[in-house]
Amino acid sequence: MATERGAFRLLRAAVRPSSTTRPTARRLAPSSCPSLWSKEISSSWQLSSTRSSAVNGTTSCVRCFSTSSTRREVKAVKPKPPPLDLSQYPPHLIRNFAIIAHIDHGKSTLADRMLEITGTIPPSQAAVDRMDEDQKNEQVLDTLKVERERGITVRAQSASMFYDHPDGTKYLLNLLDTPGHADFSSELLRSLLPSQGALLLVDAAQGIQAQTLSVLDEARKRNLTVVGAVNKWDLVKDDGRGEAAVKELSALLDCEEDEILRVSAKTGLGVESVLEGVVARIPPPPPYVEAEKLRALAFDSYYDSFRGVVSLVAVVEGEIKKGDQVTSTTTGLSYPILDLGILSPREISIAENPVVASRTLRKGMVGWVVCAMKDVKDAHLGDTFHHTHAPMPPLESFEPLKSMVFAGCYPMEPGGFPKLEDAIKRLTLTDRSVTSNRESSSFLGQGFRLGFNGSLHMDVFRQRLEDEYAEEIIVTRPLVPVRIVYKNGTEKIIDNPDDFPDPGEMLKVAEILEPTIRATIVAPEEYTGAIINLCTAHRGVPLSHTYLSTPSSAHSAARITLVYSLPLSSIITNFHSTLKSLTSGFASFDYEEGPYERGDLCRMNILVNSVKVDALCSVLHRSAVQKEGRDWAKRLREVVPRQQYEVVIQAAVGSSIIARERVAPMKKDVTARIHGGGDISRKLKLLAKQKEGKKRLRERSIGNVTIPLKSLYTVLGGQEHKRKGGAKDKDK
Ligand SMILES: Nc1nc2c(ncn2[C@@H]2O[C@H](COP(=O)(O)OP(=O)(O)OP(=O)(O)O)[C@@H](O)[C@H]2O)c(=O)[nH]1
Repeated sequence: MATERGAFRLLRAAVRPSSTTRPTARRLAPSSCPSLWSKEISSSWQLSSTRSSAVNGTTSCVRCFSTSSTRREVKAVKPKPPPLDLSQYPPHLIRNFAIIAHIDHGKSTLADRMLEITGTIPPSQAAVDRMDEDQKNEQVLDTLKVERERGITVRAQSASMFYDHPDGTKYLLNLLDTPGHADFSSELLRSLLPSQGALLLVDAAQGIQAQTLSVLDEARKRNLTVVGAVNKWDLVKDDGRGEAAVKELSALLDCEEDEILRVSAKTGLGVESVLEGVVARIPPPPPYVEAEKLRALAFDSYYDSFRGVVSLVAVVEGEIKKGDQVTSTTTGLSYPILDLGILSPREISIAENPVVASRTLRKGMVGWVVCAMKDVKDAHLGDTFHHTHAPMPPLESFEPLKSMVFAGCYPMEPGGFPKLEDAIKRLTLTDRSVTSNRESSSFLGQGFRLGFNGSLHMDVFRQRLEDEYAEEIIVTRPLVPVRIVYKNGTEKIIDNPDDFPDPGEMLKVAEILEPTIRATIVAPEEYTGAIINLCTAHRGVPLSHTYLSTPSSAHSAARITLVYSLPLSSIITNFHSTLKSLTSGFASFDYEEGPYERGDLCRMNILVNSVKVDALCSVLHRSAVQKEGRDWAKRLREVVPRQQYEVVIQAAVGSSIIARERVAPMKKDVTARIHGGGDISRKLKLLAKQKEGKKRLRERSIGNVTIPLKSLYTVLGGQEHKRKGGAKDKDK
């Protein structure tokens, strides 16, 4: 690659116009194209000299957008306008595929490169000048503020692109970029619905990680064809780690090493071969059948204040056009299609667009429809639409994941509830995996109890909510759903610590069950001991211990896969960050839902001057109560302002106090008025009077301690969350 870079620099110098002569169009020799690291690109090399010379006399390669010109000149090269005659694309010329991988293995970056190479989006500066290592990628499909700030994909996004294969055939590729984190796996599941295949990426430097295994598992469950690719090839160069990753991945996919693609999404190396691989190896949707009845699968939706609900659909059978009357199989409601089109990656309407030759979305295509659906509650993920006059059974869908982490959400500002309610309604539309129910707290007033798929999901939603709501919000301590089985056979699921049975009611309880997870940890072998200790400390039960790989070169260590059963409640706070720090960041962690297991749980109350602060109560395992109690009492003492009277903070389980902290009262020097040689009995009298006054004050203050909401916000991690918001969220 070093020689190629050198060649590129020489090339740039050779074609750079002199200051005295006017630049002229110049053909680059194929071997000069900087992206010729892959043979595939070399064979399909072509120049847009006519187009570029018309602009400013420079040359550029239409496939990789590398150029001999300066940055300013190249910006003027326009992307190809997408050909919008959709009738050219029967199912055999369509490929629907998802990009799946462990977090941060480069899915969004690869999606960017594919969109650039196919001319769907203009080249980003990084693509124009691939030699600039520090150029930032655009992450075009990561559109949310929170995604850009944290550098993670939160929402799956789709984009259609038109690909000119080197053999001259044009293909319509529908790409779905998925999130890597387990907390957003419902996004992954819905992205797999319209796909016939998946591109599985693995970071060349890291190899297979825990989520590589789990996303592959999901793809296999849906019988998708999986194409393996090792990304970030530029990072490994010739040090053997890349080939080790190829070996691992080929063993995992049970294929030849030659079938694994070598890619660098950052530099563009091998991206053309990925497009060719997708076309060659991922099967097309089933062929078109004459007079087939419509079945369209809704796999996503968002709300537009003018048009109502916009649904993303995969046309599985038949075709759909403007004016059609369709019926939802879930609600039975019928709607006229008002507008429809494709996402490329922005909406392009095909209903009335003069540059569009065909007006229908046909079998195998993925696009959006607006169908006069005004109520967001009617938009269901996995819904099937059929023509109202031709009823059809629903298509196979997916089970949405259950909420596993619950927390209360309250406005900081008094009277902020209606605004918060509105913001939650709007956000839950784009994130269907969040559940919300009204609740009220004696301390915080009216609010909501929200359910999430995990703690990162909760953190991300909180940040999106604060952006949307434009105010700070208080989010209470997370709780996993606890199942209470009573002696009379009845059961109750508890998602609020306040509903946990009191000691009196406990006599009627037969058992308390808590959710567990099946955690998979992948790490270099040397960290095995540390990981086992960590899991044991979190009440883990080992399930399996296998070798993922043996060392294949001086640069790759043997790696192990540990599978543990862990109580969900023990991993929602700091398990992942501790795992990362114990293993110097080398371990990766993923989990799936496990069964409910018996747990010795109890409710810990936090009392301030004997009054329960419901926002701080939690349900914990009895072994963790002492430590947690002391911790929370201390944290609260730091933020409760000193008052005229003493404030006592206690952590209690039932009637037993497990931790106590005290905030000393403010002390006024009442003897100050008495000068140096004053009478001692007068001083004592004043002090006794002050003591009496404070006693009365304290008696009055019971149940009336003022804890500013800002202090609660801090103690519940609000500031921490703000600080974390700016950083990349790899550690979650
Ligand atoms: N050196 C190098 N860095 C890359 C490459 N591909 C991606 N990256 C970097 O890796 C980081 C993560 O890339 P993303 O594309 O956000 O990864 P992702 O898989 O979409 O991440 P999630 O969606 O959060 O799971 C970014 O900083 C990218 O710039 C590559 O080929 N080479």
